[in-house]
Amino acid sequence: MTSRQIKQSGWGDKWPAPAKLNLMLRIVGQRPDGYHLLQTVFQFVDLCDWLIFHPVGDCSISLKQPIPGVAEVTDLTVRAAMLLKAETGCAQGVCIEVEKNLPMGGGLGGGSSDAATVLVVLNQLWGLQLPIEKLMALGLTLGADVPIFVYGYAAWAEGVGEKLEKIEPLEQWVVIIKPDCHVETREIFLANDLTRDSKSITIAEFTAGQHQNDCVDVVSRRYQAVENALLALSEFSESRLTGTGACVFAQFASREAAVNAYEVLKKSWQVYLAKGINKSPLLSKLEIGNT
Ligand SMILES: C[C@@](CO)(OP(=O)(O)O)[C@H](O)COP(=O)(O)OP(=O)(O)OC[C@H]1O[C@@H](n2ccc(N)nc2=O)[C@H](O)[C@@H]1O
Ligand SMILES: Nc1ncnc2c1ncn2[C@@H]1O[C@H](COP(=O)(O)OP(=O)(O)O)[C@@H](O)[C@H]1O
Repeated sequence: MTSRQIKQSGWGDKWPAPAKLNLMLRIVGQRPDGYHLLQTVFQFVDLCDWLIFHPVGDCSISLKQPIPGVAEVTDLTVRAAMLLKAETGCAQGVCIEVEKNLPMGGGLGGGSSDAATVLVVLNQLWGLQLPIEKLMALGLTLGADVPIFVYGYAAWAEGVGEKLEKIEPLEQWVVIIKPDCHVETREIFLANDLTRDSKSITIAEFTAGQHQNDCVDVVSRRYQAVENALLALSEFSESRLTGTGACVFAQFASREAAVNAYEVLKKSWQVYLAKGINKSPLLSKLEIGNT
């Protein structure tokens, strides 16, 4: 696979950083360093943060406006840009503007997606020509969810989420509830009552309807709002947790059914109506190389 080419220069453009859902998530083991071995299915949804890259006259990396509650040096977009510089010795700089739409700590992967968009777009704007595999490996050092957003296709994932196999789940309508709580991924993976020895399944078993998320019981026990949201959504369709939460979602075969659920639920919940997509909108804005 070669690096992907951008149609125009891309400076000043709005670049999408889409959300993802985990359509199922099984914990099948644990590495010696404590990280958990997963089987999961990633699919994107058409809800996005948007990033704009502004040229600067020096080698500085900055944010146009830091996200409230996230220090600039720890922001995943800044860390991604710094990582690219450290890896390549690039002497260019950038000012990154983030239009933040995705809820943080929601299991929608917003921070990871922002970081991936920085890696993919700056790789081109700075003329670095790193291959996608290298960008995915760099992304993995920022977070287990970053590689899927660099990869850009819905995938069956194993390892800690970095071994990816492209698959094509149905692109259904989705209703997502963001319960009024913030779930730290780390807290859930440290829980004593977390199932860590699920049996591995096949893609065919997932396709046949095996949608279990091994984190759901641990998260619901600790966060009443998540349990309530799962219950509220289950009135309309099978309700599931994405990642380690806090967001829960349900898929619908028709837009009408999804809108019906959305209209009812929005009276009591922070709720999103979205569409599942198997190709990241970030990729759709790029010309594809030899993929
Ligand atoms: C489990 C998933 C499924 O998508 O949960 P969500 O974050 O999306 O809810 C992700 O892979 C999460 O990825 P990400 O949010 O990038 O996690 P990281 O920053 O790499 O890790 C946060 C913490 O969670 C733990 N962790 C994370 C991933 C993993 N496979 N095993 C772990 O034990 C580690 O303790 C780590 O310190
Ligand atoms: N650009 C960013 N956007 C969102 N979160 C960020 C960003 N940079 C750092 N973070 C930190 O990463 C944490 C996880 O964010 P996020 O990826 O949105 O959640 P999740 O992994 O649950 O989907 C946030 O709580 C925040 O502290």
